[in-house]
Amino acid sequence: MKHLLTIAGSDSSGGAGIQADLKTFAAHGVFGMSVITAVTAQNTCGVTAVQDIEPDIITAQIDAVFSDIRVDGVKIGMVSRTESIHAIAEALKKWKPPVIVVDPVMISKSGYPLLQRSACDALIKELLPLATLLTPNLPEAEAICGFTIKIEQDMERAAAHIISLGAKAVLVKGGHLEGSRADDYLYDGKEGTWLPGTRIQTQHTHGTGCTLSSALASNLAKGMHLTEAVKAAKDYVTTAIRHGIALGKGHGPTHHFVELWNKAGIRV
Ligand SMILES: Nc1ncnc2c1ncn2[C@@H]1O[C@H](COP(=O)(O)OP(=O)(O)O)[C@@H](O)[C@H]1O
Ligand SMILES: Cc1ncc(COP(=O)(O)O)c(N)n1
Repeated sequence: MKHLLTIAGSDSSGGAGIQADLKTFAAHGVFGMSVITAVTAQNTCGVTAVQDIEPDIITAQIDAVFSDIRVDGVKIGMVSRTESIHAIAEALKKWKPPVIVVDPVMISKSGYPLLQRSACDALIKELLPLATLLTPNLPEAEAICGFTIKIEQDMERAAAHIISLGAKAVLVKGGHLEGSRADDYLYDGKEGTWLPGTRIQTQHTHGTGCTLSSALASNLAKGMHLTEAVKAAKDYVTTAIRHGIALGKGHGPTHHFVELWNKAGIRV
């Protein structure tokens, strides 16, 4: 069995962050572990408070896991402060996991900033170059690249720019595109692949990015080729969105339960 680690923030409502990651890991038949970078008070309507975990406690959590257990892949989600980013980058340079998927979480769907403005540079300089795969949505890719991204050509240009900053591969996600498409663009510095997606009309998209990046880390840790891993993860998140749960009064979460396991190729 593969062992996957998420380094991310906790979402009290269970739809995004650490909780979405662990559910996605379970649905992929891998053993999930967690390093918590921040505790958010959050529900389907929004985020009301954030408490960052001290960097030395983040380092201690990472060291506790790696010093004892083989880690086949890491997914990094919300890390809001420069000091936390630095602690994670140093620890991962020391432990060198074979797969690192970085989801550069910046703003929640409900509009709350999950990355401090001043920490964006640290994310670009310290975490991006460690990424086997970086998974920005359109606003995140715009913040990283410094130009507006509206159409397919902009997404391709953004992917090339992100590779030039040091990520080994990038998946620019089209969830925020206007219109009926939710196409994503994968680029590894040599080959570009479009992953077509039809937009599902739903407000229950809380945790889509977390779900996708955890599915990707699981698939890559299992040894799937990059393109196959991305196709399977896109398939998984699409199904999870299609079965999104009308929980709470706002944006409900993606769905990770039994009927999805077959989709993910898991036999239980
Ligand atoms: N309404 C939707 N219908 C179908 N696919 C979607 C929808 N919203 C997002 N996606 C897909 O979900 C994945 C996560 O994308 P996105 O929502 O942009 O990430 P984030 O949560 O980081 O904002 C991508 O593969 C994207 O294309
Ligand atoms: C702890 C945490 N991590 C990530 C997200 C992003 O998820 P979304 O973009 O669906 O709000 C979130 N809302 N909370």
